[in-house]
Amino acid sequence: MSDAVFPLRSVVVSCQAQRDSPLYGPGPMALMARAAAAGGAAGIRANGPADVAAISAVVDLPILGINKTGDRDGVYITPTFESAAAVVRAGATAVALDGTARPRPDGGSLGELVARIHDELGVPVMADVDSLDAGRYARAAGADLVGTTLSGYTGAPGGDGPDLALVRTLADELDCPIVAEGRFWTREEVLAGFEAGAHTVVVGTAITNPTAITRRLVEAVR
Ligand SMILES: CC(=O)N[C@H](C=O)[C@@H](O)[C@H](O)[C@H](O)COP(=O)(O)O
Repeated sequence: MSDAVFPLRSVVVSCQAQRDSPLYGPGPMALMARAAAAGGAAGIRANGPADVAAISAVVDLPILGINKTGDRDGVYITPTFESAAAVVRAGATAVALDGTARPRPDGGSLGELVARIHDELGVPVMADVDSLDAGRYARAAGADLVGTTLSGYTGAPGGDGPDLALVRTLADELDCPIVAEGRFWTREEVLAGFEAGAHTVVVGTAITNPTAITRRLVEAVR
């Protein structure tokens, strides 16, 4: 199953809110997704069956579903087959999951999980990785797309901006579409992501998290 999911040089908007956000919940996330669609987003990344269902009811775009569960120190992005099935049943047209070699909560292998998603759910899989080694591992495990989502979140914190070096090395080495994701804030960074070889750039916080946007500006003038 080799499916790019999104057009070449497309921008996908991640519509996610944490429990402590006033925007937490399917209603606000569906509005965010509609706003992103109106602005030309090529797709939506969304978390959990409730948000995915609400978004798929109002937006006619591919939805990259994730299902964050469990301990943030370990594998938490769509860690199991059941978590993937729940977002596909809710309307996700592709699934993103932790594609690193870290131990999975159910003890299963990434290859088995990707194969089951392909065979039983019939959707493409994006592997969220943190390094070139993890990208190689995830591609060998059958991932259709590989993204830089976890760079800076599994060990030493990432800097302020995106990991363009990882985008470049993944694009040079892997024979699948590369998704540049994580800490993209500006037009220049998005363009640099495509110049580094990204097929798609996913932008979340800079578009859909007004608290973080406000904090960034307020802290800049302190
Ligand atoms: C590390 C992790 O759990 N990342 C999550 C993955 O879905 C989201 O919290 C991010 O918002 C998303 O990747 C988009 O990135 P940014 O919000 O930086 O544009």
